[in-house]
Amino acid sequence: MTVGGPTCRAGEAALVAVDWGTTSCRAYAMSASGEVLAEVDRPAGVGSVTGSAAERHAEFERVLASILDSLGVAAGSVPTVLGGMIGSSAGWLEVPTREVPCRLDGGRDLVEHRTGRGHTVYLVRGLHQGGDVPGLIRGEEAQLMAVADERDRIVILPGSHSKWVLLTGNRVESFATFMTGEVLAAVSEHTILRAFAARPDRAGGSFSTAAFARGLELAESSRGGLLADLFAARTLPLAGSVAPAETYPLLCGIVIGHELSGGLEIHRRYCGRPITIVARAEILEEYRIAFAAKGIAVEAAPPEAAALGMWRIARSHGLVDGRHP
Ligand SMILES: O=C(O)C(=O)C[C@@H](O)[C@H](O)CO
Repeated sequence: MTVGGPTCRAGEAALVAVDWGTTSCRAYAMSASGEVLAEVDRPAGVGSVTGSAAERHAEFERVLASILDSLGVAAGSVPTVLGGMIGSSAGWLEVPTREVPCRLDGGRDLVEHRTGRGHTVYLVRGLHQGGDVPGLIRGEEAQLMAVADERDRIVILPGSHSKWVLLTGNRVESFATFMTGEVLAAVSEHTILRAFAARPDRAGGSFSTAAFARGLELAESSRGGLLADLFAARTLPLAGSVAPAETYPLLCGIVIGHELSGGLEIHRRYCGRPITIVARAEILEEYRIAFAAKGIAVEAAPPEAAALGMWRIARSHGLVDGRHP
């Protein structure tokens, strides 16, 4: 796939795929053969939209219209597929989920919805897992569509709610969720730890891998669990043994280290399977370092997995070959 600029040429797009999660909204204009022609990234996750149901629906309509405009696609001119938390009770329309174990074949994965402005959009159905404590996936199922092949493996999808998914070929056997991203954001912005652990500017290259590795070590040798280890992000900078600018990476190491310990424990029977990480470059690098510290090599998923997965789902519904109403 090739990635173009923010806008595509009129008539070029065959599909718009929107990965609309809790914290962000990434939209892709795609060709009939699955190339990304243009993309936009907005901090307009469903978590940032508040108000009554009617107000939120109006806001989702407005954001979608503005995204289509930025992509250079006329509303309603090509099928628009929306995946992620937009299809949850916190989003635009709660669509029913499919139960795991299930195959990732793209069939029966879309729910059609007529917007207030009279356009048809297609919401991707997530997955659920039964049991005493149920599991939910919304958005990651599309990324899984992009990575699944005949190999059995564990797929890790870091994010607000990191998913560890056990795949047998293209069948989802089970999964676990870790609230890594949300916990990291919450403790670094809303607790006493924020004094030192303000999120640094990644683009400025200020992420200390040494401090990250120290956080991983704390998690690895943990005696009191995550709640006890988090307090190190207060005392180590106070004691001067970690610079304030290193506190956020230290915290990342602690939280991701605990995610790895938990995930490897839950999937311990399958730990010989290849592990694939679906993440943007800088997050992928953190997980690579964290796994390397445990002597485990990981593979990277293709970039733009969400777009590719939604394109595959749309194709299996006949939406990219002219059957759009
Ligand atoms: O459907 C819900 O309510 C979820 O919370 C699912 C969520 O964990 C996504 O899979 C990733 O954010």
